Amino acid sequence: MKKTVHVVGAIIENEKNEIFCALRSPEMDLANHWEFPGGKIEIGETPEQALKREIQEEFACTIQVGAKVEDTTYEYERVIVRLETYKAQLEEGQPNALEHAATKWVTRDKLTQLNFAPADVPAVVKITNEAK
Ligand SMILES: Nc1nc2c([nH]c(=O)n2[C@H]2C[C@H](O)[C@@H](COP(=O)(O)OP(=O)(O)OP(=O)(O)O)O2)c(=O)[nH]1
Repeated sequence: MKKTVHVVGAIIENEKNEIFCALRSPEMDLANHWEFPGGKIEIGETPEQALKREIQEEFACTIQVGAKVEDTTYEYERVIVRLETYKAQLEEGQPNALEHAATKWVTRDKLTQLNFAPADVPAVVKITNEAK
């Protein structure tokens, strides 16, 4: 049976209404796909706590977590991912990619041009169509 992993992703928006996107590195699963940064929820954590921890670990900055955007389950070849995405804003510091291959701030109209991980697509569509 395939394992299901519960993952959270942050849709971080700046004051220019741009969204922070991160490119998974060649060493990661789903290499070379763009994502909303985050990771797996650990035992005893709320989704918000997991997101803050992951962003601190992977980008050395802190965020404030806002409203939930999407809750999507996607079956990959080897794993089932339940991805919950949340709106977020930077709190302290600027994101510094410690593990990702690249990062970009992208306006909503350009989001669909990036090769996002399949589990992210419903959130990408929702954010793209949202009034700014
Ligand atoms: N972080 C993140 N992972 C995503 C997204 N979309 C998506 O399908 N995934 C998948 C990729 C991975 O299979 C899984 C999350 O793994 P991860 O490698 O980011 O999690 P983690 O930091 O907790 O990893 P680790 O400690 O186990 O190495 O979810 C997304 O938008 N953000």
